[in-house]
Amino acid sequence: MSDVLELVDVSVVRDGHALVDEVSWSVAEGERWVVLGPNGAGKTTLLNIASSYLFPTTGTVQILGEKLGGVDVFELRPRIGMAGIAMAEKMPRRQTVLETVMTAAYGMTAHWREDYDRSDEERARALLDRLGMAEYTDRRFGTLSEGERKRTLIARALMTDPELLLLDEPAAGLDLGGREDLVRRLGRLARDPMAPSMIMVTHHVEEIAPGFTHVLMIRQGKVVAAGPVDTELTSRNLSHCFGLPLVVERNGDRWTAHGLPLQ
Ligand SMILES: Nc1ncnc2c1ncn2[C@@H]1O[C@H](COP(=O)(O)OP(=O)(O)OP(=O)(O)O)[C@@H](O)[C@H]1O
Repeated sequence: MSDVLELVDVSVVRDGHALVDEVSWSVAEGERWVVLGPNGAGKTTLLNIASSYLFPTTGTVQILGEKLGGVDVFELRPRIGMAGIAMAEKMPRRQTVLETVMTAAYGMTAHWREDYDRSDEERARALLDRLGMAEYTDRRFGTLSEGERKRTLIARALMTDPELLLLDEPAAGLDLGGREDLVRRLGRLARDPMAPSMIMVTHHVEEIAPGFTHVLMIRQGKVVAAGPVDTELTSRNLSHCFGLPLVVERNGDRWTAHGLPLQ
């Protein structure tokens, strides 16, 4: 299996402070990774490196077989799909859901003068359908609920048929029903052998969809644990990662975690 992402001794230093501290991590083709860690741990910073938008202070990064620094990032970026809050903020609110997804095919956020192919429209509609958004294609992006917006952005991230899909807290802000709906859809995507390699950042083990294979836990920019979910997602590692005693339990193909009561 070839590496989709390879970080070797990567640090990102700002104002003398390491946001990411000597991280080595590799993601092989077909793997689905969850990145877990408390607020400020460096998760988004890692995703920004994986998406080629952030160049590390030290260390080497290979994305989809290309070395960061030696590759034209504008050729690399269409091969990476990204959905998260940062992307949501860039989307024009008055644009329709269909346009929001289709503009990804041209590496743009807003519809301008490009003529869309019929095949682009068909693909955008099929992806929206897969994410449960078929009824919303003509709605303006700005009028969508949080859950609808998140599902639209995942469809958008898949529009270029990326080899790597990066999801930054896709379930943040969703109610219980919205979260469960999204987890089911992500589970279907994670188990699809044709789907891209995936990396999903989250704060909650409840948001890990069945089909996710690996976990990276980080705390204060450093790797606490990395490897298969089955062996690494333990109470010990999670407690270390979040800095308090936690118990993680597996229930079928889902996970829950809770803190121990105060003495
Ligand atoms: N440009 C910057 N300059 C200085 N500090 C920064 C910069 N960008 C991020 N940070 C800090 O780096 C740390 C890691 O940020 P990051 O957004 O990667 O964390 P995170 O794990 O994604 O957090 P959260 O779960 O809260 O989203 C935070 O303490 C943040 O304040």
